[in-house]
Amino acid sequence: MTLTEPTRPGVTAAARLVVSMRNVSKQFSNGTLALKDMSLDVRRGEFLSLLGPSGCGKSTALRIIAGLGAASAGSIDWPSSKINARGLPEGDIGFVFQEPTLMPWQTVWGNVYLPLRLQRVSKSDANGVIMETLASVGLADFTKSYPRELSGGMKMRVSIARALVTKPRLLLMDEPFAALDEITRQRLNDDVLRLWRETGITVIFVTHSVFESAFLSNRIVVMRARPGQVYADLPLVTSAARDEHYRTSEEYRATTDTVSRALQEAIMRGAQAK
Ligand SMILES: Nc1ncnc2c1ncn2[C@@H]1O[C@H](COP(=O)(O)OP(=O)(O)OP(=O)(O)O)[C@@H](O)[C@H]1O
Repeated sequence: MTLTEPTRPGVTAAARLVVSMRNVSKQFSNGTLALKDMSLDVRRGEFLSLLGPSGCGKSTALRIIAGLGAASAGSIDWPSSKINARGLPEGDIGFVFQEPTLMPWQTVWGNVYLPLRLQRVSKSDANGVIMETLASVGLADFTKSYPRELSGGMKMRVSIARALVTKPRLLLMDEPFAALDEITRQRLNDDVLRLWRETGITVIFVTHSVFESAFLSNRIVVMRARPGQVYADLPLVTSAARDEHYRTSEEYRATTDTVSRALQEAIMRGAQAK
């Protein structure tokens, strides 16, 4: 592993900016300064992990990018998207939360239909893309099931399908697999990587896990706390396909060592600032 430049073909420093955070700060009404002067440029096709200690502001940053919370200062720009009245690229963002947040009274099909229903797409017009998206996450045979009939991993697949059904250009994922067992988590990691490769989507993935971020990403942004800021920006290059062999390779071990060191430094900086 070399820490030089992003790997995926077409992702270069010159690739088009998807979203640009400039000097974003966030102070909550109780006085907590969650982010201070955070700047981050995300380029088309990146798989970027936001990694950092608990409370460093990862979710806050992701929610501000998604328009689910307002910044107290600074700006979010979408240089290559058409912007709606709320300052967001309508239909261009998919969001996956830590909890699958499915509607229990709706089937798998009905849950994935929701974003299209909100766009006033009829059921018959929506059916093709819903079935295609469910097949892409391995749920083609579960369209009529209800959430209570699904495992935790399957519920998360529904949540991912719901985020992808509008074919967004940017997928935001907030610790989506943190509550799952290790084997399910690895399977979903494999699936997300495959979807990323197949669709060319840009991903921002929030995680606590050095191992998960090192497996998935071609760029890891390590955050520090108090205040939440970018501490290190690590572009990853790997010569190997990210598969079962990679998980046990020397290259992966070396990457996780490097990322762990950066995370430890970020944690120490946060502690010194207490
Ligand atoms: N709605 C809120 N009101 C007040 N403080 C908040 C609110 N949401 C988050 N915070 C605080 O802002 C800081 C950053 O929180 P955030 O959830 O963004 O961190 P995080 O890095 O995602 O943490 P974790 O990894 O534990 O989910 C924390 O100190 C948190 O307590």
